[in-house]
Amino acid sequence: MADSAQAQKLVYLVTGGCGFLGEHVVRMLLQQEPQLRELRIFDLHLGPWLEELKTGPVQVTAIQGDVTQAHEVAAAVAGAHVVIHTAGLVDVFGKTSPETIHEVNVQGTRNVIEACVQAGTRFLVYTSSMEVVGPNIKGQPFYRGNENTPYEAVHRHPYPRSKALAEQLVLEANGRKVLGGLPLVTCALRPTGIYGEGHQIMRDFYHQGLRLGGRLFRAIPASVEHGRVYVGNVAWMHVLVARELEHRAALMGGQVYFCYDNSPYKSYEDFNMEFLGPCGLRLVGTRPLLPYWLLVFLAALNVLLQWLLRPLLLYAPLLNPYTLAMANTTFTVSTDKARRHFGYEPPFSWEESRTRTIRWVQAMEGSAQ
Ligand SMILES: NC(=O)c1ccc[n+]([C@@H]2O[C@H](COP(=O)([O-])OP(=O)(O)OC[C@H]3O[C@@H](n4cnc5c(N)ncnc54)[C@H](O)[C@@H]3O)[C@@H](O)[C@H]2O)c1
Ligand SMILES: CC(C)CCC[C@@H](C)[C@H]1CC[C@H]2[C@@H]3[C@H](O)C=C4C[C@@H](O)CC[C@]4(C)[C@H]3CC[C@]12C
Repeated sequence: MADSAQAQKLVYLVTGGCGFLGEHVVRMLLQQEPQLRELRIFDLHLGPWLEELKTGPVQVTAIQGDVTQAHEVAAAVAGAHVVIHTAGLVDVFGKTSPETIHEVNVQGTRNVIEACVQAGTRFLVYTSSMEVVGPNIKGQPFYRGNENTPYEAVHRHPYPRSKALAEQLVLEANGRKVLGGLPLVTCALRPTGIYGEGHQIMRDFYHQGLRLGGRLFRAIPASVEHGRVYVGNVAWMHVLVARELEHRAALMGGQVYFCYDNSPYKSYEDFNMEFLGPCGLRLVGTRPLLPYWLLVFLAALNVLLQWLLRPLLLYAPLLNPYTLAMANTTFTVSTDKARRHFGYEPPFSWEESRTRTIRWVQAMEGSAQ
C-alpha cells in the first residue's frame, strides 16, 4: 500500500473507534498513515471528541452503528480498503448476558468478515486478546511465552470464549475470495492487559483508593506476573499491521501476534502502583492481607449476590472467581514475532508510557495530589 500513486487514496474503517483502544487507533492513524483519504469510525456510541478531528486533511466519517446488525456493518464497509475491527464487549464482571457477549463479539465479527467479502475489502485486522490463550480454567501459569508456546487453552467464561471463537473466524477467513476475486488477508492481534490514557479499570482503582483514604490493600502475591502493554503501542501495532498486510500477505495472512512492549513484568497491583503511587496512593502490605481461601469465598459470595440482586439492581464488583483467577495466575509474554514479521518496534518507551499514564491519572477529577 506504499505506492506513491496511492498517496491519500485509502479508506479505513475502525469499528469500536470510540472505545479505549479504538480512540488511540483512530488518533494514531490520523497522525501516522499518510495514505489515508477517509477514516470511518463505527461505534455504538460516538464520542464528542470526534468533532475536533473533522477539521484536518483526512475526511473523518463518524458512523453510529451496531456490529450485530449486518446491514449497518455492510454499509460502513462498502468502499473501505482496510478494516480494523476493535469493537467488542469487554465484560468479565457479569454486567452483560453471555448471549449478548456472544452476539457482539462473535456474530459481530462474522458480520464484519461477510461485509468485507461482499464489498471486496481485502484487509482485515482483528483485535483479539491474550485471553484467547489464557489463563485457563486450571490456573496454569504462562510464563513469558510466545505465540508458539504450548498451553492448554480451555475457556468457560463467556468473554474469552467469545474472543477465541471470533479469532478463529477471522483466521479461517484468511484467503477467502472477496468481490472481484482477490483473497482476503486477515490477521489477529492479541494484547495483554492494556493500560494508558482512558483505561476505565485504572480509573476505578484510583477512585477506590481515594475513597479508602489514599490506600489500596494488596490482594494478590507480588510474585504473580501479569502481562501489560501500553495503549499507544497497541494502537501503533494495529496501524503497522494494517499497512503491511498487503506487502507481506503470504507471511502475515492468517497469523496471530501478541501485542507487547517494554513494560515491566509485575503483578497486576504492583504494576498499577507505577501510576497510582506517584498520584498519591499507597499499596498496603508486602503480602496479601487476606488469605487466598477468603478471597475465593468472597468471590463466590459476589456471584451469589449478583444473582440474588439481579431483579433489583446490577451488582458487578471487580472481584469474582474469574477476575480473581486472572489476577492470580501468571500470564506474561515474551516474543519478537511482530518485529520479525513486520518490523514492529514499540514507539513509546516504558518511561514515556508511564509518564503519559501518570499525567492522565493526575488530570482526573478528585486527584489526591
Ligand atoms: N482493554 C484491554 O485490556 C484489552 C485487552 C485485550 C484485548 N482487548 C480487546 O480490544 C478491543 C477494544 O477493547 P477496549 O478495552 O478498548 O474496550 P472498550 O469497551 O473501551 O471499547 C469497545 C468499543 O466497542 C464499542 N462497541 C461495543 N459493542 C458494540 C456494538 N454492538 N457495535 C458497535 N460498537 C460496539 C463500544 O461502544 C466501545 O466504544 C476489544 O475487542 C477487546 O476485546 C482489550
Ligand atoms: C483480585 C482483585 C482485587 C483484583 C482484580 C483485578 C481484575 C479486575 C483485573 C486483573 C486482570 C485484568 C484483566 C487482564 O488485564 C486482561 C484482560 C484482557 C482483555 O481482553 C480484557 C480486560 C482484561 C480481562 C482485564 C480485566 C480486569 C482484570 C480481570
